[in-house]
Amino acid sequence: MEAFISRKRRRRSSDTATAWKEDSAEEPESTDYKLAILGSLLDPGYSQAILLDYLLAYDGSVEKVTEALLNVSRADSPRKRSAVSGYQSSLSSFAKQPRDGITAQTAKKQMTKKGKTLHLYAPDDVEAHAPCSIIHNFLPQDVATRLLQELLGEAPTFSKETFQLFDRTVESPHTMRFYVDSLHEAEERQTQYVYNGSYIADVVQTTPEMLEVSDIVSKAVNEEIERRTRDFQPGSKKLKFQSPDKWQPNASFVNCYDGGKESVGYHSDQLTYLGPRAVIGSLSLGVAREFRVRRIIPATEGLSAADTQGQIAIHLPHNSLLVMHAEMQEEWKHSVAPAQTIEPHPLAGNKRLNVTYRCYKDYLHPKYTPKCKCNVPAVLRCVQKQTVTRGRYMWMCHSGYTPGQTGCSFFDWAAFDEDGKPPWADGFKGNVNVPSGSGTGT
Ligand SMILES: O=C(O)CCC(=O)C(=O)O
Ligand SMILES: [Fe+2]
Repeated sequence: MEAFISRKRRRRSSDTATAWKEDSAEEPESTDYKLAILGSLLDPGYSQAILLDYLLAYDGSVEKVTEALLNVSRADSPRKRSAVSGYQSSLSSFAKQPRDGITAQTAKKQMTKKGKTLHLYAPDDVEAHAPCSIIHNFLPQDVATRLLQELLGEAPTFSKETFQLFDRTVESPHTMRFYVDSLHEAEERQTQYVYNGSYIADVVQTTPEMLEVSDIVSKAVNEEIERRTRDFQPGSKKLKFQSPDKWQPNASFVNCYDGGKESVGYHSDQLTYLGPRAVIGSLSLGVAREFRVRRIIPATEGLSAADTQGQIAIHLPHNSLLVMHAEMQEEWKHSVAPAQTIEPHPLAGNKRLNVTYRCYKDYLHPKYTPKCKCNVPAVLRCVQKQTVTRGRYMWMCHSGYTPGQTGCSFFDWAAFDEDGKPPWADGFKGNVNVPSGSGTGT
């Protein structure tokens, strides 16, 4: 998990105001105060970490968190629903063939409803409702078992990530570790790459089984990208800013969820090193859990996503590969929800291990990217909510993610060409990260 959104108040210059509005919900009360209110309103079984996750997902609104969690309790009561054994929603019978200009996904958008969770199991349903593909029984059984055993051996070395939420420093309620394929990279990453505002001291080399599986994942992800583009993109064209190059993983975050309470809140992954329109190959092993996704709705529509649409829960069984396609990080948020009950896995017990294979771009090495006034490489973000600037990329001070740091107000619109390359990359074709309707420019 790379990026949690910090809601710190920052001073803005007029140039930055429009872009910043996506994070500008007023927060007059402290997080402690909100947690205290939630604690008094809700079932005492919800831990602080879970309540914080929900606050993050619902833009700090106590009212919406209360509503969401009361809905969860109602849905789970009196029969507690298992995260893995919910009803089967096979929606294939509703599937429409893509028509000109209308993708299969937009044709079926109305299937998600306000305040509801749509549970999806079948690959056809998943790809029709979200920018994701899922492949079940992905690896040969013996390979999956070897990788799971190797990762179970690694898991005790994982740690919880610390991040900033409003004025509080919190830990993500699961453990993780960052792996890179080359030893040289591992060394560089500890001193040069910033994640959530800090240099990661604990970067290690990809393990042998992970490396073997990386080739299998790479082949499958490239096939899925091709299929997604052909069958779901208008005119079968890749997205603006999406790289046309072969997807070649060279790093991964490995996550461990030990028991149903461990989770990760709604977030988008940080684009700083992945670049625009990133694709991620996410392999699940061990206990089956729910991966939840929801579309980001522009703020100017006056309603949060939770008001206008429901969320989608994708069932992730052992040995499944989920491909998060290029629409995902800019336009959707994802999470792994806490589960009331889980079905132990014969090898992993209560643990779910997840490898998110990623393709870090050479040309986004921090030696090339802009530095903020704190003299630290800036983070790359995309405007997700503000309608006028939605979809534009910007470089910003990293410090919103750093516990204890208030940071500078550094902001600069990023320049990227249609393939997501910055000006310093070979073959740069000209900046197209400009307001919609204008030609090439700034
Ligand atoms: O555990 C998962 O399936 C997702 C993890 C995740 O979102 C991340 O590593 O960024
Ligand atoms: Fe993520």
